[in-house]
Amino acid sequence: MTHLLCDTAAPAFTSRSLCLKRLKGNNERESPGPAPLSCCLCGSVLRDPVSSSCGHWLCRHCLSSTWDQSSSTQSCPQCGPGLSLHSTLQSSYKSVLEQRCESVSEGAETGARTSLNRIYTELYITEGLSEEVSTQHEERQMETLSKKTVHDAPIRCQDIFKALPSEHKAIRVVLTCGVAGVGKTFSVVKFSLDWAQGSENQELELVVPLSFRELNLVREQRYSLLTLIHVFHPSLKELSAQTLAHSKVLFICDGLDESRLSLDFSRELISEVTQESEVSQLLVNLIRGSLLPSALIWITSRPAAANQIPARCVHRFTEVRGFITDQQKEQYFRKRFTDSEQCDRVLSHIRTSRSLHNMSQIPVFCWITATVLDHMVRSEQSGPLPQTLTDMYAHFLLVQTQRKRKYSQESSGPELTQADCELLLKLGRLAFEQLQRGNIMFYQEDLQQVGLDLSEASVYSGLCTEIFKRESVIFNKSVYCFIHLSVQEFLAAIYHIHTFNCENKKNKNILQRVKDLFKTTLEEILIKTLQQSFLCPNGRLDLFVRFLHGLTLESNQRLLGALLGPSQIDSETRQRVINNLKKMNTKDISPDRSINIFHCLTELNDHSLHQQIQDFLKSDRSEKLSESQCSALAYMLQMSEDVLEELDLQKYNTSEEGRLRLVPAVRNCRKAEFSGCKLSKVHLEVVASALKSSPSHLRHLDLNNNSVVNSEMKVLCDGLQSPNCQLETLILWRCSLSESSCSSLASALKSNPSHLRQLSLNFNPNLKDSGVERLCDFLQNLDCRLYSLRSVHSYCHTLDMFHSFTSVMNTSPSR
Ligand SMILES: Nc1ncnc2c1ncn2[C@@H]1O[C@H](COP(=O)(O)OP(=O)(O)OP(=O)(O)O)[C@@H](O)[C@H]1O
Repeated sequence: MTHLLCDTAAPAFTSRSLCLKRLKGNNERESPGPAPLSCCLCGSVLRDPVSSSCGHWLCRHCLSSTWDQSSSTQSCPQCGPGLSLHSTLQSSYKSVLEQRCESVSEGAETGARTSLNRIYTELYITEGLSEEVSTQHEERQMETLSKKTVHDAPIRCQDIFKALPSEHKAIRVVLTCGVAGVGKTFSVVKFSLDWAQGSENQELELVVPLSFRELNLVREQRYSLLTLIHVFHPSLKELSAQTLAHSKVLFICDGLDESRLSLDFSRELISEVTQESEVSQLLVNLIRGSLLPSALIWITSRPAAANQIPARCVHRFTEVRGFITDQQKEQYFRKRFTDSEQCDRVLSHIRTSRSLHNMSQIPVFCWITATVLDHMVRSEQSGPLPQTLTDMYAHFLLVQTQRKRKYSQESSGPELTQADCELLLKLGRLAFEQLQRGNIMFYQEDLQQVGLDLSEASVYSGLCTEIFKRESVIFNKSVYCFIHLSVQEFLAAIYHIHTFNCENKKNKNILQRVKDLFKTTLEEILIKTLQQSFLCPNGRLDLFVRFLHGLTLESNQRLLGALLGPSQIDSETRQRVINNLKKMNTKDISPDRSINIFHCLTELNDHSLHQQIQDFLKSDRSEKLSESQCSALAYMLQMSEDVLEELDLQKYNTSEEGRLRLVPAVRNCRKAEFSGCKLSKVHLEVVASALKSSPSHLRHLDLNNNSVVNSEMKVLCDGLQSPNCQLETLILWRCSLSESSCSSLASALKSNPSHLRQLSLNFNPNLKDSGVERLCDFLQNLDCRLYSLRSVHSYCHTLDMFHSFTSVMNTSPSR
């Protein structure tokens, strides 16, 4: 406990907490924003303005005239001497917070709560954001992240505001990203619990968790920051404005991705904790530091929503990567299984299945796996343990159904009853329809639309549960979601297959819709849906499509037969589906999407491609590869622990299309030779993502003889200007570069000047003087390390340009 927590009134400002700041000058932290026009003391136009940590603006003269020069500590003249957080208030608040955080529901299960400290497993949190988390579907991110060699030093969640030894900056706002179910909420709860129990971060006087899910419900209301805290934390109702203004407070805003608030950073300035405004404005002002400039702010978000916070307001970006190391995964399962032999069996099973091992980086998936495998090993079920994702999720559904029966004390065997099926299909319809619209959060109205009554949903606790449960009267509107996007995708796939299988029996309207959308055989539905998924740029339907394929497997049809309806697929058709997948045309489709074909085959238990590629990699690699083999190879190279020295597409004996399917392997190689491969914008997007990823391995990129005109160049530049980019050699011979693409190139290089050593621009006759001029700008940059710039002099049209170029080349110290 710090000295500020004594019972006696302490001065409002100590020299530590005094935040006396001129409007200009102090660049250590965010400015509290422009000052209001008048001084809060004399009421006249502000002269030589200064602000206090409580947010008041005064003329410097007014401030100094009110201060007692003999005192070493000073208070804000407007607030008067404040009170530090009273120890009784703090300790009662801590015990309320401790109670709230010490036990957690896993997944989103209601009822069964577990001690957080018992199950909490250290997560891998790193500084910075990798490219994957910002652009790809979460399921693919898991795979990419899972193979990353662990270079970046992890940060404990408790140290999220502590600068690293090499950093000399104050960290006021932290933005932590991570895919769904990776442990963001668990991290903030653990942080709060450790603080409340007095074991970590005791220099903070107050930790105030505010989830966006809750804030959504009051987004129409006007509050002051102080009343907002009172509303969400009634045990702090004694907290006064002065105390709040003078305490060291941390606000934790969890789940920005769920926010329905519009965070507008260009609007009004609020500087006082008692000033009323919209909730979104209170947050904006807290984040930009106008309101309570000394408060710390921790925001968590899924990647896609993180850009709502301007980067200039964030002092540290971090990423929760889940359980990256085998040790973390093992630790998680050891905590879950008390019987060490059972645990060994489970761990060795996960290691042997590629899909399960990749997915087990995500804690929520570990929970699903542990739930299923625990149930299976305990009940000594005969038969193999689930191998594929579809298999695992099918068992998960059955386990949860049995649990539901236990809660509702229904008695019946392990099979699905008609009532179970009806409920699950309603959930499936909700999942399917909302997935098509890209929604992951649902309200009562959405549930009613599919005929789901609320008691059903809450009884079905493991699958779809009332996730918003607070006793306060203002929180009477509930929000629902599936415990993980993958569960929504799985139920959506079940519903889709069911609709097809049962088309002759019921629901003619849906049948009609399905018929309109797709042709009538399941085989064709699978092709159509796969093609539809190719068009989603972030792979939103990838996992859904994988599950669709997996559900056609006989073993899964058997498990979920009651739900899926009479199977319309026999082994002959299944073989045709496999063949269709192998010869699927993916022209103009991102090669990342094509890789999903390979995953669909895995879900169908067809490992032939995998085997063929294993053999190919062991051979002299001269064998001709089909296009689907190329996708499989790209995937395997990308996931390999070893970074490939060289990826030369021309060295592979395959078609033009096959070569393009290999492009994703660029994410895991040092030297990429893409000469004359007809790369299009979608392929350059993959190359750019390789340059942006963390860590980025690519050092040499040869794009000779590909058309890199304006829009393609923009995509490439996006990668070149990433702080993660480490490219040393860039070859752009015969790339049809225009003056404007050269400008984009020069400004991208200028914004990130220190990595490139060699740039070859031969045979781009359209560059002309203005292109050269832009390059000169880059060359003059002090951090530019380029020592070889091929052929640029030949593009100078005027003698003047030639002279300026040669003089820049001669004077630059690096050449
Ligand atoms: N550190 C951890 N130790 C043990 N289990 C964990 C940990 N982190 C997460 N889990 C498991 O994963 C589940 C999901 O975690 P959490 O809710 O924190 O994810 P999230 O990143 O906030 O997801 P979302 O973006 O969907 O809100 C938890 O309910 C728990 O079962």
